This record gives sequence, C-alpha cells and structure tokens, in this order.
Amino acid sequence: MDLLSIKEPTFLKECSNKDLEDLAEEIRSFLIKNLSSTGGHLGPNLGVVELTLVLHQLFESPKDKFIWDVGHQAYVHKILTGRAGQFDKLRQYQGLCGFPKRSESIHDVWETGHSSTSLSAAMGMALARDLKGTDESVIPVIGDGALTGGMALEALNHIGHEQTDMVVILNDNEMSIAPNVGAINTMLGRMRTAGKYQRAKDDLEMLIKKIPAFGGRLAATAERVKDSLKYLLVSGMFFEELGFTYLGPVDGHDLEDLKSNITYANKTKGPVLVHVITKKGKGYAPAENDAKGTWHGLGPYKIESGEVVKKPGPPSYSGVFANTLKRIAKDDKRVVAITAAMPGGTKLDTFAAEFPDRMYDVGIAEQHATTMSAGLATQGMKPVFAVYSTFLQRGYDQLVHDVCRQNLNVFFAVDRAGLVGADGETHQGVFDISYLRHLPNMKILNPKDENELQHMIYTGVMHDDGPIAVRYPRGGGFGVKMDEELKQIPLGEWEVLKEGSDLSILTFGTMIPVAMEAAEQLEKKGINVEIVNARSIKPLDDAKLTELAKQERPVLTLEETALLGGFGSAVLEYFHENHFHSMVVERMGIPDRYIEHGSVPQLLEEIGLTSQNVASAVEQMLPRKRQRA
Ligand SMILES: Cc1ncc(C[n+]2csc(CCOP(=O)(O)OP(=O)(O)O)c2C)c(N)n1
Ligand SMILES: CC(=O)[C@@H](O)[C@H](O)COP(=O)(O)O
Ligand SMILES: [Mg+2]
Repeated sequence: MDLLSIKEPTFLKECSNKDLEDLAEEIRSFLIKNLSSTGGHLGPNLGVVELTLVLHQLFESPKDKFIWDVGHQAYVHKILTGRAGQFDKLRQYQGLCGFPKRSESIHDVWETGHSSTSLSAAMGMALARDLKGTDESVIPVIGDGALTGGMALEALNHIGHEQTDMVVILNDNEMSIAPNVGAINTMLGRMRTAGKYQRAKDDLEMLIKKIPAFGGRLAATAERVKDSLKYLLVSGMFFEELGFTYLGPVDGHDLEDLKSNITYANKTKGPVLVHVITKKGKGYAPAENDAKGTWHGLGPYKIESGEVVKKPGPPSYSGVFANTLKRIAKDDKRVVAITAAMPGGTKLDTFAAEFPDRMYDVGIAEQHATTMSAGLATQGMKPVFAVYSTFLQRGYDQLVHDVCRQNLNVFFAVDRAGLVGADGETHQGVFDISYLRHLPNMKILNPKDENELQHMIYTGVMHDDGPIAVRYPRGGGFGVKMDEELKQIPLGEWEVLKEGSDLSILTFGTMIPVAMEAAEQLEKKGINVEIVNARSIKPLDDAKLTELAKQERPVLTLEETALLGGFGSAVLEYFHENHFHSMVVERMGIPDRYIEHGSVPQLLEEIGLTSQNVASAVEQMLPRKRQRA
C-alpha cells in the first residue's frame, strides 16, 4: 500500500492480520528510509508499529482519544492519519512536528514533548466525558520510562480512586532513553516474565463460581484463596492494588494478542492497564541492539551500516562539562552527579564510568532530583544536577521551596540552554533565566565559549554560598584553546570584549558572535560600539552598569532567551531602581510566544536575532541618544 495515499485510519477496519503485517513492514521501511536523512526518534517508533495499527483498527480516532506520552513515538500515528507525505520535512522549519500537534491534525488530541503527562490529561478527558454523558474511549499510551515520572504516579493514584473508565496502554520496552532504571522498572521486569495473570484470574473465578454454595464461609475462603493466588501468579500486584484491572504481559508485536487484550480492556468497567511488551527499534538491527540509547533519537545515519553521520567539530559543551567535572571530582570527594534519565545527553554517563558510586540516574524525576540534591547539600556534599533547561521547569517548586529558600549549595548544570532546534516548542531552553533569576539566593552564569565553561564548572563546584546555575547550549563550542589551569570566574564581573564609545551591547553566550558581526557592520558606518560579555546574569555587574549610566551610554541587551524576565529585564530593573531614568535601553531576545521546530539559524532568522537586525537596532537608537544630548 502507498503510505502517502493514506488520508484517514478508517481503512484499517477492513484489514486482515496479514494486511496489517504487510503494512507494518512498509511502515518500518518507510521510517528507516526517511529518518536516515531527517533524523528523529527512530527506536521508539519502530517499537510501536503493531500497537499503533491495532489501536487505530479497534478504536475510532479522534472520537476515541489517543494520548501519546512524551509523544516522540507518534510517527506511526501520524502516518496513519494522513501525514506520511510530510515526513521529508520531519522536525524541520515549518515542517512536520516531531511530537503530537493539535494544529496538524484532529487526531492529535493532546500535545506532548515532556514526559509523564498523558495519564493526567487522559483523566481530564475521561472526567469530561462522564460529566457530558458521552461514550468515547480514552487511551493514554505511556512508556516504562515515562512511568518513572512523578506526575504519572499522581495520576494513577487518582484514576484508581475514581475508578474512571480508561484503557491505559503501558508500552514497556525496558528502555528509557538509556536502559530504564528504578524499582518500578524492576517490578515491571517481574511482571514481564510472569504468566498471563488475567486468564488465570478469570479461570479461578469460574472455578469458584462452580463450588456449591455451602454457605458464605466456603465462598469467603475461596475469595481469600483467589486474592492470595494473585500474589503467587503475578509478583507486585501494584496496579491491581491501585484499583486497575491489570492485563498482561501482552506481546506488543503479536496482533492477535494485542487485539484480544485491548478489546477485553475496552469492555471492562473502570480503569484497565494493558501491559504491552515491545522491543525498541524492532525491525532494524542497529536500533534493536542499541544498549546505550543511541537510536532513541538521532541525526542522519547510513541504513546499511547503521553508521551515524557524525558532524566533525569542537567538543560539545556537554562533553566539556562532564570532562571538567571528572577532573574536579578526582580530588573533590564532595562532588555527586545527578541526572533525571538523561545520562547520555548530559554526558554524565562518562562521569559514571569513572565514578560509578557518585552518579545517580533517578529516572524521569526532576522534582525528586532537585530536592534530593538539596538533601545532599545539607550534609556537606556538592550535588551537581545536570539537567536540560526545559526539563528543569518540572522542578520549579523544589527549586524555590527546598533549594533557594534554604540557600543550599546545589550546582545546576543547565544544559540545552537557548534554542535547541528540531525538538521545537516543548524543548526550547529559553525560560530558565526568567524562572531562576527572581529566586533569592540563586546565582546564574553563562560562558562565552567552552574554555569559559570549564572555568564556570569549577566556579560552580567551588561556590559555597547557596545555589548556582551555569547554563550552556546544545551542541559544540568554537574550538577555542582550553586553559590548562582552572580558575574561578568572579560573580558579578563582566568582560569587555571590544571597546567602543557610541553604544554598549550587553550580551552573553551564543549571541556574542552575532554582536561582534554587527559591530563590524557598524564600524563601516563610523559607529563604534562596545561589546560586553555579560557572563554573570545574576548578580549583574553593578559597577559596569553604573559607569554606563553615568556616561549616559545607550545600551542594547541581546539574549537567546525569553525577553520577559530575562537578562534585558534585569538591566532595565537596575537602571530604574538606581534612578538612572534617562538611560536609553533596547532589548533583543525571544518574544512572548513559543518557538517551533527548525534549525537554530533558521529560528534566529525568524525571530530577528541576526547581526543585521542588531546593527539596524543600534542605528535606530543613536539618533535618540543624539536627540537627548
Ligand atoms: C520531563 C522530561 N524529562 C526528560 C525527558 C527526556 N526523555 C524523552 S523520551 C525519554 C524516555 C522515555 O522512555 P519511555 O517512556 O519508556 O519511552 P520509549 O522511548 O521507551 O518508547 C526521556 C527521558 C522528557 N521528554 N521529559
Ligand atoms: C524526546 C525527548 O525529550 C528527548 O529524546 C530529547 O529529544 C533529547 O534531546 P537531545 O537530542 O538534545 O539530547
Ligand atoms: Mg521505554
């Protein structure tokens, strides 16, 4: 079948299992071929081909609602709902989103990207259904990794209590990005190997019903026998105890097993959890045999060899972070590294290789990681929580209530700070300055390159006056020379990169090269601007700001972060609070909207964070300054 001809999934109703098997093969070839050029989340999607086909055959999307947790595994769903033709632009500027997107299709009823939200959203939809008296099915699909997220457990607790009709599909492939971790994963392991519990339970109930009723005593005893047998048949009846009917383990690549169990689940009152066992990367050997998580999400690759196309270049910021932390941890025994299910992305897996007892992967549990770090700090340890900017949002109250308010020495290595590109709206790391800066006791540093990063990592570890965050972008540095000796970067001290008297551009990190280019363009017009590396976001460099104010020097702030509450806001606040009311200040940064997927250069162009725009902003400011003179 030509996948590009699919407009709606209704054709699946007429498909035999053989048709579905053929379709599964086509979909796998389509994914392997297309993603070899575009990149994307190949492993997760290869694992859910049969599951997605069965779901769309048994249910009526969008009346029946599929909620894909994280949503990185929704490519098959997108193919079956008429979007195969858009995969050549997957995760590209103005192309197909890598996650469910309600503006893309009526079949995308819930947007995801961050983990562990599906059960809560599903509960909301199910309660609305019951209040409206409609009869659609609500089917969240959550992975074993996403199940380690606290939100998922909060939702299970509530759903089980309310006994709300819902079919929860637990897609268990024993993998998060890396191999899954935690006690729940271990429990699932026991369930994965246990027999077909549900059948045994039904048979048992049938048997008990046949026992002649010699009065309640025998029946009551039989009931107790059945309940105790549960614990024999399936270890850790975690879900049943929470009020779910547990079905499983189900072979997630066997169409009949999937159909019979999901059909049974949909006919069962109350919440049902179908424990589906899948193989991540199914059907493509390099992805199937992926022990580390390389094939979870990746760039282009060579199909035949499975060789990932590596772009040569300087070391990644994440790599510099991890290497520097290893160097410090050798002598500083206080250092403990923490990740929330991102050992590979943060490169803490390399730290764990050297210090296996001093790196903790807590699962997709940023809230727990943040407060556990606070606990470690109370005991004189130096916790270093490496976390993507966007995922640290998940631990906001823990940042406020546990870390900053108690002024504890926690070091946040905020990775993927700034635009990340292909992952789009849900992953852009553009809010951390806004959500960290206003917290009393928090300090924030941002390096101009990988050499300054290594010094800031050292500064972060040595800092012993409360919490500190060092933020750095996704990808590689500039290939600058790395100093031999590590030194501390003084907080509240900026660095003049280029002298100039007409106007000062205050900027940091990835925007410095943009400012430098703008300065060159302006010099050709006889305009001489100063460029300042405002590497200390909090505290600001008060002396420098006062000097600029006394000179009544116009100031342009430039940042690859949200304008609202960002660095430019801090500068404005400073001038206002110190009554420098005549200062001319303009700010350039991320506007008050969500930035979709695309390459970072394309997104910067769309937003207007380009050297040309910086140069024209400066030119427009200067006459104003002259007017004031
Ligand atoms: C709050 C949050 N933290 C971390 C991530 C990064 N992340 C994306 S997918 C993933 C693993 C998901 O594992 P699982 O749910 O089992 O899905 P699978 O990839 O195995 O299909 C992680 C940690 C995220 N998306 N959201
Ligand atoms: C879906 C998800 O959240 C992760 O797979 C994320 O896409 C990883 O991002 P990096 O590729 O920047 O590590
Ligand atoms: Mg998984």
